[in-house]
Parts: sequence; structure tokens; C-alpha cells
Amino acid sequence: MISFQNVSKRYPGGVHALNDISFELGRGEMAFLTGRSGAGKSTLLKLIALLERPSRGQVLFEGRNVGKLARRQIPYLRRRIGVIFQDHRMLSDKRVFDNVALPLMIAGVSFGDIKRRVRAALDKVGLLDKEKMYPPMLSGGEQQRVGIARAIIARPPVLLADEPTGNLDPALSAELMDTFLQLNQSGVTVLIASHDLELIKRLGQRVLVLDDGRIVDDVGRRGGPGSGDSDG
Ligand SMILES: Nc1ncnc2c1ncn2[C@@H]1O[C@H](COP(=O)(O)OP(=O)(O)OP(=O)(O)O)[C@@H](O)[C@H]1O
Repeated sequence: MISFQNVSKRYPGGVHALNDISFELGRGEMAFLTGRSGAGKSTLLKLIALLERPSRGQVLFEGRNVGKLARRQIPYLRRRIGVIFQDHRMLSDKRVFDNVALPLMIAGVSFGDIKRRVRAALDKVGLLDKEKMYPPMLSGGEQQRVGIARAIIARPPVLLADEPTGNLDPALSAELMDTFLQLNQSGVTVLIASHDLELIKRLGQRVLVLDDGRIVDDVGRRGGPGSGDSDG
């Protein structure tokens, strides 16, 4: 589904954020990306979401080199990737309901369907009672959850999340991780950058460890050594 082949990213100004990264994330797989602040986690996610371009190497999405996509193919790729970033970029003059509904409105879904799906998504993140509020009236954690509802509403096959539990208390973090697990069990490919090692450990999923722009560990890959579900 997602494949990095010897990818490096150097930002203007000289920072080498990623150095010769190679890994694959299969269709329907779930993995965490962890590592110190500045290790390159956000950069890696941005390269998948086409928010940044690699300086070297290739990022493949469903077998296609995203660096070589024609301009008109980019919106198609973006629709297939749900993105949850730390700055959730809500429209502050639009109600929670409309913020979440936005991707479906753009896709031309009927209002009846939009209403049903927005309510289901808000229910999933525990915000059904806040649909008429405006984002500035919500706490940081609540705004983050609106961002999650908006990212999953169009049912994209891939979900990328950058520190999705950063502003949440432990109970809510655990609940949200359960939501990600459920989405993964329904076939969504999920990649989550997180510092929350306790939570990550408890979930028993694959973990990619980044250090100074390199992958220094890849633990618990499905079908990989020690996973218990390989053929051998
Ligand atoms: N737009 C940019 N321009 C220049 N340097 C950047 C830019 N974005 C990130 N960097 C640098 O690239 C390196 C990796 O940053 P990145 O945000 O990917 O790390 P991270 O692992 O996500 O960190 P954190 O956990 O703090 O979010 C850092 O040294 C950072 O300063």
C-alpha cells in the first residue's frame, strides 16, 4: 500500500530530516511510528500525504510513485488518505457539524447521508452533543477529536495520524486508540506517529522506531519474525 525506497528528505536550510528510509506498510496493516522529538516522524507522514516531497528516493502509494503523479491525479490520492495532524485547521466560523461534513459536501453526498454519517462519526469520538458549537468554544482535546471525525468521515482506505492523543487524557487516549484499532480491523491501513510508548506497547501492533532520520527498529511486523503468524 505504502512503500518507501531509500527516501531522504533535506529541508531548505540544510536539515536532514530523513536519511535513506526504506520500509513497507501493507494494505490493511497498522503501525506506530515513534522516536524522539525531531526524529522525522511528521516529515515521514507529510511525504505520504504529499505535503512535502522527498529529496531522494521514492514514495510509492498503491504502487505509484507519488513524486511522479500528474497534478490532476493529486486530489484523487488526497481523497484516499485521511490525515490527522497536530494543527487540526478547523474553520472557526463553521459549526462542528459543518467542519466534519466538509469532505462529504465536497464529494457531493446527499444531505440525508451527510447527517447520518456526521452523527455516527461524532458519536465515535464522543462529541455528539457538541455538533452545534464552534471550534473556538471547544477544548484542545475536543478540537482534536473533531479533526479525527473529519478525517474518518469519507472512509478513506488509509489513515495517517500525527500525535492524535497529544492533548487527551489517558482514558480518552485509550478510547481513541480503540477507534483506530476498529478502523484497522475493518480494513483501513493505519499509520500513527506517537510518543505514548505505554499506550503503544499495550496495543501490540507493529512499531517503527525513528532516530535522527533513520529507521533503527521495526518491531512486531505481521508475518515477520516473532509475530507468530508467519508460515514458517
Ligand atoms: N519546514 C521545515 N523546514 C526546515 N526544517 C524542518 C521543517 N520541518 C521540520 N524540520 C526539521 O526536520 C527535523 C524533523 O522534524 P519532524 O517534525 O519531522 O520531527 P518529529 O519526529 O515529527 O518531531 P516531533 O515529535 O517534535 O513532532 C527537525 O530537525 C525539524 O527541525
